[in-house]
Formats: sequence, C-alpha cells, structure tokens
Amino acid sequence: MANRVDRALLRLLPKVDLHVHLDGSVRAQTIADLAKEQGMELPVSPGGDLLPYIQVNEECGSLQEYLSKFDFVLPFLQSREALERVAYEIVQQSAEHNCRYVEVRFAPQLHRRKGLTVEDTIRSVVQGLRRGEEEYGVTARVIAICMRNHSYEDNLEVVEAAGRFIGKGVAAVDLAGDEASYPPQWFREVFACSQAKGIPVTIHAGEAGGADNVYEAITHLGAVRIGHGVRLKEDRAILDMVRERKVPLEMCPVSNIQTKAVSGWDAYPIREYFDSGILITINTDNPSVSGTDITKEYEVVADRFGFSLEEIAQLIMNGVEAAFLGEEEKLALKREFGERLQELGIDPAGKTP
Ligand SMILES: O=c1[nH]cnc2c1ncn2[C@H]1C[C@H](O)[C@@H](CO)O1
Ligand SMILES: [Zn+2]
Repeated sequence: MANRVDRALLRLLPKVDLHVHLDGSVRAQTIADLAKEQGMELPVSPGGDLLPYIQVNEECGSLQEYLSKFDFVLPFLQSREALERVAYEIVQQSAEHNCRYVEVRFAPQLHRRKGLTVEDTIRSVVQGLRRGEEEYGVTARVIAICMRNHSYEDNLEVVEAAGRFIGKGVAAVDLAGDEASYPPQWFREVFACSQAKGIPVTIHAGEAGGADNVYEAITHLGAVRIGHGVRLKEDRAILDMVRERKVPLEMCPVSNIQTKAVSGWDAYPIREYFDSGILITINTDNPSVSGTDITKEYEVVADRFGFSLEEIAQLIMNGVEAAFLGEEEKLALKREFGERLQELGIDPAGKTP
C-alpha cells in the first residue's frame, strides 16, 4: 500500500502499550548480565549472540512454538532484583518510543522457582515500574496473568494477590498460554473470583482459538478487553457483539503473524475491524521474542494497510480510551495526547464507534 508514514514521526507520536509481557521483553544484554550476576550458564560464550535463543524466526508455525521461546528466558527471572530490573527496563524502552502509558503483564507463578511468593513477584515488578515512572515520567501498571496450563489453585492465588494490589500498581488480571489446548470454559471459577472482587479482566482469546473463545471470555469470564481477537472475523454475530459492546481488542500485529493467528498479512483483519467501528488498539505483545517495538507496530499497520496519520492517531486514542486507568487519570492522558497531536498537526480521524 503506497502510504509510507515516516518512522521518525511515528516514534515521536505519544503512544500507549496495553499488551506487553514482562518475560517477552528482556534484552539479550540484560540476559547476559543476569546470567553473570546469578552465576548461571549461557549457551554461548561471553559476547556471543543470544538472539536465536530469545527471538522467533520466520519458520515459527504456531502459538505453541512461539511460547517455547519463554523456556529460555524464565530461569533468569527468578529473583526480586531480576524482576525489578526487567520491569524498569520496559519503562525505559517505552520512553524511548514516546510510549507514555504502559500496562506490563506477567504471570507471578512462573517466577517462583527459587522460592519467591506470588506477592514477592508482584511487589518487585511494581517497584521496577515505579522506578521507571519516576525516571521517565511514563505511567506504568501491572496486569497479573493466570496461565492456562496452571492449576485452579495456582491461578486463584494470582487473582487473590492481584486483588490486594489493586490501586497499588496492579490494574487487572489476564489469562494467557496455550489457547488451542485449554478452552476458556475451564477457567470460569477462577474469573468468577476476579469478577466478585471487581478486578478488571482481559483475556487472550481468538488468537490460537476461534471466535467462540472471545464470546466465552466476554460473557462468562467477564472480559472487558480481549487480547488479540484476530479470529473474531470467523463469526459475524460475535464480531457484531464486540462492536456493539465496545470491547477493545489488544491487537499485536507482528506477533499475530508469527503465531499464525492468521495465515499471513493478506488475511490480517485489522483494516476491516477498524472500518467497521471496532475499538482496535495496537500493542507489542513481546518485543524481544517478536523482534518488535511499538513504533514498528504502527509502521507495519501504516505500510501494509494504508492507515493515514489521522487514523493512526485514532488508534492511539483508542488505546487511551481502553486503558485500565481511573477516569481522572484517563482524562489527563487524553488531554496530554490531544495537545501533543495538535502540536504535531494531527487530528484523530474521529472514527470513535
Ligand atoms: O501471545 C501470547 N498468547 C498467549 N500466551 C502468551 C503470549 N505471549 C506470551 N504468552 C505467555 C508466555 C509467557 O511466559 C506468559 C507470561 O507472560 O504469557
Ligand atoms: Zn500476549
């Protein structure tokens, strides 16, 4: 599509990232440092290239294959210091791309191999984000993830701990992992608990499973946002429901192609979703696993689907609207973004559904 929007300008735009995994955002240099500090072995000699261990390549054939990359990084993220550092660095990386608000998600139960409690892990990540907030003026929140392959008890523990941190750094809970093998129906009891506690819910759905998983996530798990939702297009009625209820989709274009949520860019439905009035947001998912950043995500969308600068501004404002922030904080962010976009001479396309 002949609609080149300049990368430098895209980088300058104020942005948000509502869907970024902590363990999918660890730079190679950070892993090398953590390995050294913790006396852990690396598969390459000092200074060697860790990228093939961290990042997927073009042959990635499924979400399951994509998820196998996390086996490499998780052993390095088992201490308070490591979690604090990686959380801080995500804010730093966000600031580099003028990302002014970021919701960092992670699964506390994956960081307990060396004795940390669920609360320890959350406290450490919140601390790292706070340090980043202070240094870079970015606002950052945590989303605590329940994993599809974890037990009811383990997931319930995450929801309960998240409840204790609501308003103290945690904004919501999520369900992630292998969607093809674990349907959302199995998690009704876990999310009944988050609903009872009034914790906002977002669910990975319609990525490696069909549109009915999106329906289940909204109607039974209480999801007020959907992670990905790429396969919504397979069911017209569910697509209409998402639009009518204004449920934002956290789309992650580069990741969605790598996990084969759709066969390729030709089948990626972002343009039809946007034009039909669905609240689309653009996010990174896993910068280090996917080899992406938030600027690149917008660049891909502009280049491949002909989004104009005004439409990109609308996507950005959709992200602000969908943020798990209180009304006042959201209003302040909207004002800030509105002013900055105006300074840059850009008017959102006004396609608010
Ligand atoms: O795109 C994804 N879909 C489902 N699960 C995911 C995705 N990206 C990361 N995860 C998993 C792997 C991580 O270890 C976990 C917690 O961040 O969440
Ligand atoms: Zn994700």
